[in-house]
Amino acid sequence: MASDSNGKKTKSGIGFRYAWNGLRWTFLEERNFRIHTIAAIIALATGVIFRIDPAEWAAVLLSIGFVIVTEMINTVVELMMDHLSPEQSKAAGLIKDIAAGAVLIAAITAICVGMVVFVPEIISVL
Ligand SMILES: Nc1ncnc2c1ncn2[C@@H]1O[C@H](COP(=O)(O)OP(=O)(O)OP(=O)(O)O)[C@@H](O)[C@H]1O
Repeated sequence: MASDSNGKKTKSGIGFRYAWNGLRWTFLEERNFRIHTIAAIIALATGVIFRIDPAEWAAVLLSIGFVIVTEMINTVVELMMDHLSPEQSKAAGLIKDIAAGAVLIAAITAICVGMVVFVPEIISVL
């Protein structure tokens, strides 16, 4: 936490900088995060092109957030386990596998939402 001129701890405005730093690091270092970000941009662009309705936007935006957040939590789990348990261990491996499983569930959910929202739109223009 930063300090003000009196040496007191200050919080205002700082949290966003730390959060941005975390997002930036994850984007630059994690290939899967970049892939999910590109998929999110494609989904957003497709939503604009097909003028999906507000309920569909809500589903698409929640799916994007769900995938991005689980991917970031998975990254945190990997970093934490590498820091706390750098040696091979059954527990560390299982913890990472479970975190990876959470990302998989989120990604499958997002794919299902994408199919429900976009496939009828695509079929309608064929
Ligand atoms: N310390 C460990 N002990 C035992 N198994 C581990 C350990 N670290 C990683 N593993 C196994 O290797 C898998 C991949 O872990 P790793 O930390 O390399 O993730 P990653 O390949 O970088 O994942 P991502 O592609 O999502 O970034 C884990 O899911 C786990 O099965």
